Amino acid sequence: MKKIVVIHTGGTISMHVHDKSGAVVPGDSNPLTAEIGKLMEYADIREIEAFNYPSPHMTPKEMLKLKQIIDQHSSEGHVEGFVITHGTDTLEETAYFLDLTVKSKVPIILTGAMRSSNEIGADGVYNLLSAVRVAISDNAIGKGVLVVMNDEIHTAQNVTKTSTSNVSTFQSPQYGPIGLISKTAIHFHHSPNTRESFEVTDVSPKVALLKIYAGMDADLLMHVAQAGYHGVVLEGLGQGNVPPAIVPAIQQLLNQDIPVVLVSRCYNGIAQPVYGYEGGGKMLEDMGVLFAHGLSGQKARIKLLIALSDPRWSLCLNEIFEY
Ligand SMILES: NC(=O)C[C@H](N)C(=O)O
Repeated sequence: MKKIVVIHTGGTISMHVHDKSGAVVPGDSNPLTAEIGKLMEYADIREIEAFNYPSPHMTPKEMLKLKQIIDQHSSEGHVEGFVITHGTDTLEETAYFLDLTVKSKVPIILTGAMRSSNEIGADGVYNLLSAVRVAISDNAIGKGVLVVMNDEIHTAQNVTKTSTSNVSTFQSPQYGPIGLISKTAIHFHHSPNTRESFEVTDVSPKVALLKIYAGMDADLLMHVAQAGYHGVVLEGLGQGNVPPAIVPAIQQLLNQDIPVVLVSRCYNGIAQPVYGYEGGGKMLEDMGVLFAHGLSGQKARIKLLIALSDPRWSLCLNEIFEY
């Protein structure tokens, strides 16, 4: 039987309590722990309660702590896979952080729930079971960090939360899941073709993420330039364009050696330097703006934060974002 470590971090999957107003809140005990016995027929499971946070409370510090827990267990003993239970709101950021920083090839699977355990149709234990089944699958080895929810397997790089409440919230726009879970088997139909790896010990760089909109002026970005940020990610328009009014503020950031990374606010397609008009992608590229091909804003932010944490990476941002 394979040895799997299940690391709990909190989120709706670990919630079962409504307060007096009916709002869902974290409780003192984790309802998943009472159910873990049901999973023992699939794997030899060891549980770790790392945190009990709703995922909007997660920060890169907790993400780094999770990486360290995984590294420690990988080096100490015979662990053949990890399952991380996590709130869904920021699950994709933690998944991508771990994908970029954990070297081990063993399956690392994140899962969550959209309904707390006291609700009819609660999806937590089912998703946890699915995640354990994927973690023990030999075919999951070497595929990077995966997200398992609602009978689908997604890569950390492409997955995103698409619905506020639907149990099929996790999707990989444009790419789709890389595998499916049926009653009897785990079916992979694609493999990620590349994997990047960064060593990280410091998550202190301040990286801002701003969405660009029609009629935006330079004020916000000028404030960012003065507020001690080390990097900025912009979710640009369409192919990767911005209103002309913010171009001087972008120039100001670049003059201060604050890297500016551009993604598109479209959730399909890849930002590219196509247009040569004022604020167009070509002009931005010529100014020194980097294009994060195909990443969402929140993923590009995680990558820039990691890249800025060490001169080995921060001195070659061009290559890192051309990847
Ligand atoms: N479904 C969930 O887990 C949402 C919750 N707000 C969280 O991310 O912690």
